[in-house]
Amino acid sequence: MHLHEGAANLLEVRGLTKIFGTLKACDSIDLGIARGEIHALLGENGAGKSTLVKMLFGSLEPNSGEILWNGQPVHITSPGVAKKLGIGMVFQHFSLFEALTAAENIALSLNDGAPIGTIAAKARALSYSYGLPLDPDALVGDLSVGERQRIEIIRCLLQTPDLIILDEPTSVLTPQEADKLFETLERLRAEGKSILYISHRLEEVKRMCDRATVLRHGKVVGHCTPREETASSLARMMVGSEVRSVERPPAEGMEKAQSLLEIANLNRTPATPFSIPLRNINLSVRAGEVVGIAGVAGNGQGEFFEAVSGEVRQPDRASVRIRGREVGGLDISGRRLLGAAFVPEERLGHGAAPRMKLSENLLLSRHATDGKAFVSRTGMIEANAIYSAAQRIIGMMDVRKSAPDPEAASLSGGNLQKFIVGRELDRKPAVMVVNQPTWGVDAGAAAHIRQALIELARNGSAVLVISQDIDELFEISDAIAVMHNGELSAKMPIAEATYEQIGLLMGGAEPGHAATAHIAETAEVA
Ligand SMILES: Nc1ncnc2c1ncn2[C@@H]1O[C@H](COP(=O)(O)OP(=O)(O)OP(=O)(O)O)[C@@H](O)[C@H]1O
Repeated sequence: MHLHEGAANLLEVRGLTKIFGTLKACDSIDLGIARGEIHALLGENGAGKSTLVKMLFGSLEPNSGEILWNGQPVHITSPGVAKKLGIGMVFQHFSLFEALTAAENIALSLNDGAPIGTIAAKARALSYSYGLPLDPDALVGDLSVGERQRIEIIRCLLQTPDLIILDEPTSVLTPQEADKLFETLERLRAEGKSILYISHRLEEVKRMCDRATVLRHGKVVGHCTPREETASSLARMMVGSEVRSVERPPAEGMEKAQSLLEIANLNRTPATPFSIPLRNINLSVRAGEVVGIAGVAGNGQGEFFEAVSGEVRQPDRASVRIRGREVGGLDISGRRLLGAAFVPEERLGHGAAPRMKLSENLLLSRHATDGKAFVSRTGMIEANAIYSAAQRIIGMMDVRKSAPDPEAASLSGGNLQKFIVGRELDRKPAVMVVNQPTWGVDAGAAAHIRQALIELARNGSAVLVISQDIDELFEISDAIAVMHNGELSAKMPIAEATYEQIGLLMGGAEPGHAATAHIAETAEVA
């Protein structure tokens, strides 16, 4: 492709439309991306952002409209065609093989027959030159999420794209890692590359992006210069109305409230070479209380969630107690039967079966524990009851979708998360444990989910929230603890916690603090 210097924009999209069933996921979209700009694509969950970028990257075919590249009409029929043109994409979900090295993963996607040593050397040099140092010989399974994302970025940059699409790149990064990424993006911009940036984090959009295009219900509803806006004016443009703020009324009589979830001397040896051992974790969550667990991803939160939920049973039955019952030996259904609910971090495959309808997913997750509601006395499945429960949840959580009862995989990421959280809230569980409740969820929907968790607690449930988002934890928690390298710090009242102190604990500071916490918590449980 010859470069047409005269073309005003590197990429120009005209009237691009994608229809799923009766839903116009992208409705006649016009968009121009200039050379050397960072262009934000903003919109609520389900607004059509991923659909649009999938068409630009050749993984979805538009129904109508056209794409111009350097002023020339192009048909991007596959990701291979996109890459050849000079369009690279860093995905929201990682697609790396854990048992392979960084260089081997890169070689697989480049697929150009170059020897692995050459690829490794190139990747190392490029990664250092962009300030995102990478060890090409490291096994992906041994790497943190942030390091894995570097591989994705370096893999994309090795193909020397002119346009780089990033879909929510910072949702899995620590604040320090995000800063590094911003530096890299600024360098790329200075080199004349264009970046299309999708994020729900409006502060970073304000900081980084030169222009923004806002989508609502598949249509472009506005353009702006993010620097000249506030986070709330951007949110208003996306939603079309004011985003309500979360209110946390004081928890009354908490000292006397019963502990509904107790974790005592919980230990876990690593199940795989890539998992983190849990070391003597103690924690209690009382009726009426929201407890937050902060921590950088990959510090044992996943292993902790598995042990608490019963996805992995514990040899020590007393290490987890739900409403006073020792449940270490029970599986997830056994624990759910006692009135607990669990929302895992990964939505597809773990939180929901992708190819099943929402109502079928509801039946799948609840038949063992709420069988009476959905199965008649003669053992027949009550299709109407399931359907109406699914509709109730869809209504309660404002789930946006393309059909009355669509397949889970067809929902946008944030909308699926709303459905999964709503499915558990609908049971009014006595104990709710949720891992990353608002990951990939837009500002309005995140406020909705956070408020619902606080209300559940204030109505007498014990709520435990594991999150990487410190702002979220400060907004909803009554008490907070920090997980680092498989250990949990003291649980402290939120009023006494500071961002700095939590940040330090997340980085592994003050190990003595954690030890004191264990003694205090064990005494409480006893
Ligand atoms: N393969 C599909 N089949 C049917 N409907 C789909 C499919 N993919 C997306 N949709 C629908 O298209 C709409 C737009 O989804 P899209 O994933 O583009 O939203 P998004 O703006 O990226 O949202 P999020 O911020 O939650 O990632 C949603 O209502 C979604 O349910």
